[in-house]
Amino acid sequence: MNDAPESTLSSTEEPKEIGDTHHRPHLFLVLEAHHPLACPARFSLAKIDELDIGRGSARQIESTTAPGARRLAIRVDDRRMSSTHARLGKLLQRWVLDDLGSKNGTLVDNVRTTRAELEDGDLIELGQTFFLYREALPCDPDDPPVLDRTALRPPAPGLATVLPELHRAFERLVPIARSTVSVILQGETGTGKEVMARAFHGLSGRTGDFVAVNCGALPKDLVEAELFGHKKGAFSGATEDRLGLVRSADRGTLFLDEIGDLPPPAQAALLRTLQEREVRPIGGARSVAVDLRVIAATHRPLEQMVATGVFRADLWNRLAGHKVELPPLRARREDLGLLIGALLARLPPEQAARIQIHPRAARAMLRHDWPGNVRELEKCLGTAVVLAGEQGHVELDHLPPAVQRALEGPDAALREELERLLRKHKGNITAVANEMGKARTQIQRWLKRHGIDAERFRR
Ligand SMILES: Nc1ncnc2c1ncn2[C@@H]1O[C@H](COP(=O)(O)OP(=O)(O)OP(=O)(O)O)[C@@H](O)[C@H]1O
Repeated sequence: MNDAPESTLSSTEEPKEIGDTHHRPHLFLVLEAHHPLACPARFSLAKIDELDIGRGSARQIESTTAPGARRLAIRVDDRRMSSTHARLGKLLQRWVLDDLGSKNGTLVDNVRTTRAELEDGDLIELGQTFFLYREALPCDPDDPPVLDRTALRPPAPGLATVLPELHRAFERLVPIARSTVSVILQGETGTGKEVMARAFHGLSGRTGDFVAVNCGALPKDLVEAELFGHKKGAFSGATEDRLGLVRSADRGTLFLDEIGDLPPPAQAALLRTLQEREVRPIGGARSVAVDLRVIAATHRPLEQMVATGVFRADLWNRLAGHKVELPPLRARREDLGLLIGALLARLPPEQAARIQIHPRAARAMLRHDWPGNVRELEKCLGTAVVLAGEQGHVELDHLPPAVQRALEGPDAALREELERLLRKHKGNITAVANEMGKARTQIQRWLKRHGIDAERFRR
């Protein structure tokens, strides 16, 4: 196996203490649905006692420090938010959210609530503004306690994130991009592997072109001719000399997407090219020198393909100088508003500025799992913006049915399950907890959040 350095950019791993990495509670301002171009923000809850959220004339973050009352106040320009809308406070090591008598109410995970003990991953909705609570987010003591628009500096376009660990992983890619180390990008389809490869090329300072090749889409019997070029008359149909994709990327970057689809003869030829730093076109008498930087990508388990002999181990070792794994979108929900903003910013500025997302549509988008990742989000938004027309108001029914269904989500299922078990056990919470394999206090929290009164099942 290859012992190359590896970056795992996923943020979903179980919390654990590694070196000086710590895990801290955080609140993310993910999306202002009425103003989706507004930048997201991140707040560490580690060194504060209370956090107030309310309406202001513009985004404002204020911290005040008094013994026992280190307080953060967040103002958001959201007309559906009350001026003092909600407060987060600590109760016995847990963060509790209180609605402060707001006009439009507070929703936690799609359930209206006046008080909720927060759970990791809770989606909090105040007015048209969406927050996400993370109980133990991996972070570094040097991370700024508040990350707002001014502090969000991606090392390259497409490498922006509000997640501290992912941000550090993106920053670590800069020296790799500037070196000659080969890179392999792994991640589900649509996670942004090509976007990252382009970012690498942009950072590399290489003067040649960025050439992207989808190895799976090359015509089977022409793979080598397409990659390495050919001389006129080398085979029937070769009516002229062809440079080939490898030489087109000379002094630039060759991005080999779906590298796992490369047939064995082409794998052998590519290995030769990488070892010798030269290409021999099909039918050619001489090899030609190339200055090549290869970035390969795959969404298939390439290591497994190497183990089973489907992919050459020696080529894998050449390609996998530095491995990067891009997390799926469902594992970086905190970045959803940032990505929505980035995708909308591709529209003409006047059109982008008009876009507003109805809270129900935003809620569905924030709860959906996005199996097609950023590509699915991009398509979803693209269609929604067209359906929203001139006015630019994206409604729930402008979204694909799969996204709309996210509103039915696990909460409805949990509620049904709780009610079924309460009926079965005649309102006995301990029995429900035992059957679900959860603590009694957890069941009580769920009942409270869903407004279910166990008493009514006891009669
Ligand atoms: N960080 C990002 N910001 C804006 N758009 C992005 C970002 N990441 C991905 N996208 C968009 O999502 C789409 C899919 O990205 P990309 O093609 O890079 O994914 P991929 O992982 O290479 O997919 P596949 O494995 O299917 O080839 C592209 O249209 C791209 O513009």
